[in-house]
Amino acid sequence: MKVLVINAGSSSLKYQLYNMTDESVLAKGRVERIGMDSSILVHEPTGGEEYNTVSEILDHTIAIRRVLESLTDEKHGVMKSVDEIDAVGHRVVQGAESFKESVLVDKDVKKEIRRLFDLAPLHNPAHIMGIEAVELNMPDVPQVVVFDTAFHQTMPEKAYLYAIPKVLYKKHKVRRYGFHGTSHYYVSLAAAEYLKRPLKELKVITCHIGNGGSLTAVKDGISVDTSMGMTPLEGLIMGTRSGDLDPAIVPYVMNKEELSIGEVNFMLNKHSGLMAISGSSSDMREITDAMAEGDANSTLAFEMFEYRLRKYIGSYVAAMDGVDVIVFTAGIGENSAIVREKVCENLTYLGVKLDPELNKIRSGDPRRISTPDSKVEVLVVPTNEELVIARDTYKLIQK
Ligand SMILES: Nc1ncnc2c1ncn2[C@@H]1O[C@H](COP(=O)(O)OP(=O)(O)O)[C@@H](O)[C@H]1O
Ligand SMILES: CC(=O)OP(=O)(O)O
Ligand SMILES: [Mg+2]
Repeated sequence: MKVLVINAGSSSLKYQLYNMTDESVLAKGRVERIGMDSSILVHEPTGGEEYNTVSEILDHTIAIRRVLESLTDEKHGVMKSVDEIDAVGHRVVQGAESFKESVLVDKDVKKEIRRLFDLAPLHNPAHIMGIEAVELNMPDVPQVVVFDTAFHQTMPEKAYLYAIPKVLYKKHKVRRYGFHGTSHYYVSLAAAEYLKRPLKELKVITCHIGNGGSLTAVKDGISVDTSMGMTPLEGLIMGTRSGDLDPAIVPYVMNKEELSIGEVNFMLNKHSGLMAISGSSSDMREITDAMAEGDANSTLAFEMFEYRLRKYIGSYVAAMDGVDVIVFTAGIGENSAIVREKVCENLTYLGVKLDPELNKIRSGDPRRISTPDSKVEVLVVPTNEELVIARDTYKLIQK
């Protein structure tokens, strides 16, 4: 039983092929720069050699075709024919209130994802392109969609409503949805398993910090609050996204700089965050390297990033009246010892004590980085959104 997992972005597409009998990854890869000249496909068969090709990939349909060709390639492939793929699972960022769990794709599901374009203009259109590209290349294969928002559907009204006229919620569904739910779900459960304690008895703060980042307060095993909002722009400072700001800044800047709605959205999503403050990079590796060399702008970007993150941790301690476990995950959370160190350095009032040696260890497994006498367990748990998508897909096609 083989399941192909796809995470389609506007100009990229990441994939993983699973053998569901033992949940092993047979191959993974990504296509970048779709629709631009010299698109790149990186294909990594498990245990084999990474293989890169540069060619013109005009759209997602051709991207999927290239992925299927790589998966069945005589030299680099991992199966004889695409007929061996039993189902395809897609990450979909915005499911709003329409989808509380994963579903099989049909005409109505696609229509609903389309209806939600306005609530995730950067993400949902790309997901539909991915779904339809699979339809064109493999018309008989069942597809499943797994939503970033589903895990957060348990939030209470007081956490998901904004204090604006209620008619905007009734008419336009303006509310907090939250994202990265698949990851927050996976790492909170994995943390409880690692600690050998029931998740239902724990207050957990999960910090998913990658290119995009969000924090979630997980109490009694469910999401009770999360830092991203109606779109993935709210909350933390991210690679190129501003996160929280005074909403009055938006009309003020639009007026002063004569910006359109599209332009101001683009500025806040693509030209803000670490990139804007450092003036040089959105990548935490480059920020910390430049900081080590004394670059003032990168140092400020790092300090602002860490400060916002720490304030959110504090607010979720307040939201849950305590915290038992803090989990770091995703690109920065799993790899940046200095981010974890600086955040925890200022959480001593909670009784957080980090073990500097454990914090430095690099590993692909869940691990504790706090000392035995720390009042809060601090863990690093590598996320695995693709595995959750593969499992949901497998479960739904069995029904
Ligand atoms: N060793 C590292 N040290 C610091 N940051 C890292 C390291 N490795 C990766 N990152 C950060 O992780 C980010 C990507 O995280 P990831 O979770 O893969 O993001 P996304 O899924 O949103 O593309 C990069 O932008 C980079 O800043
Ligand atoms: C929802 C979101 O922000 O996703 P990503 O971190 O993959 O950009
Ligand atoms: Mg991600």
